[in-house]
Amino acid sequence: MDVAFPDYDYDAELLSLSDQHKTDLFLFNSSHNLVRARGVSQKIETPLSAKTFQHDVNKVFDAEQRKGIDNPILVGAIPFDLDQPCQLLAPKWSERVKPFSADFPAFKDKDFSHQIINHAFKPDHTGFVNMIEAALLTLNHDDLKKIVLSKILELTLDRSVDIPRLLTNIMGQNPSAYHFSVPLESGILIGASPELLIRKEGNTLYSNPLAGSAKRSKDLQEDRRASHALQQSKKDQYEHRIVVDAIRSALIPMVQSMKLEAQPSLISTPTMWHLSTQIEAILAKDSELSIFDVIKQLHPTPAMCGTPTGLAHHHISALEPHKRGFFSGLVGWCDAQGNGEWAIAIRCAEVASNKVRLFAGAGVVPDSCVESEWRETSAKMQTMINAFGIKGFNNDD
Ligand SMILES: C=C(O[C@@H]1C=C(C(=O)O)C=C[C@H]1O)C(=O)O
Repeated sequence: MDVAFPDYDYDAELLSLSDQHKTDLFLFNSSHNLVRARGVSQKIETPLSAKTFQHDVNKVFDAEQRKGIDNPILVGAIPFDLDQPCQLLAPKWSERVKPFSADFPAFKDKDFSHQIINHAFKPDHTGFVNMIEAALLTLNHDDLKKIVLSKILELTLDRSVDIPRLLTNIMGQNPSAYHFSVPLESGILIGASPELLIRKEGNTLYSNPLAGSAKRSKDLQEDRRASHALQQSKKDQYEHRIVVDAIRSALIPMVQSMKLEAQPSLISTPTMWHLSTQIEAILAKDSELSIFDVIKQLHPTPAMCGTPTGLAHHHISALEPHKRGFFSGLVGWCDAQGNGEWAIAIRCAEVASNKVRLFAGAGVVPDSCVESEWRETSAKMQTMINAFGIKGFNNDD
């Protein structure tokens, strides 16, 4: 699909994004695929860890094919905790087309703004400090090498959020992200993730883990200094290496070949610098593995959970006062032919009318500093604060 963008700031209508107000519209846009879907033909709520999961998926695909759909798709979200129910569905209507790749700045909606009526961090600053200090103690006395801990920012806004306008802003402000808007039972999960867990095209797998972060600065020199310091930081390189090693070890038994950069590169979002590694692998010949089999081996990576996974998961449940739900889980789609794309649900919000929840986590290793983790998680929330057009909110407080 080729979309020509006239020179005006906001026209969701043009892109049918305005349909987003029909709260059942699903959208996932990457530089490879734009998938939109609407309506529920069949649902899958089985947890990914359940033995029957793949059987349930096959049953849904078979039923869709019997209705005459050649290559049906599933869209939705997979939670952080694989033992929790998924929210996946075979839609009544869907399309998969070339992504929106034109001049994203044309999407920017400068008049879109919100005021905060109430805000609360969960945990608050004191609770966060205690949580990270407890994690640091555990890191020194346990086999735990890395743990990712998060906070939630709950906002009450001055009015109900117009989802299509929010989505156009998300796309305009974060042109190279994975954009998503996923209707869930608790609200709409919407955001601009920089991180790809897995894209599967036939037998080829792509992954792009990130770990190691620095806040960007409006001052050019300071911004360069921050990126340089990130690249030189032993602590961040260590955090990153843990993630890449875990993904490589998980992929090795499944693939016949793998390409991965020897050193992480730097990538930037409008608000953050990250260390990034591109990974490409070919599944073993005659592999019968589905994309969900691969996800089960990878998710949650040490970028979202920590390492070793089980131990980190256990400590997250004990230390975090909130349930993550779909935050730091996955959003995406897959088809019956085995293709699909799943991004990690970060830099996102859950929106229900004027109630908004933002999420951000950070990797903690023995060299971590408590206040830096607070600032890093606040900086990560800035992606969505900007998308809502919220001005003058110092979320470091
Ligand atoms: C958990 C988040 O980000 C993850 C953690 C990172 C880190 O600890 O450096 C970097 C990118 C993401 O993998 C988030 O944005 O909420």
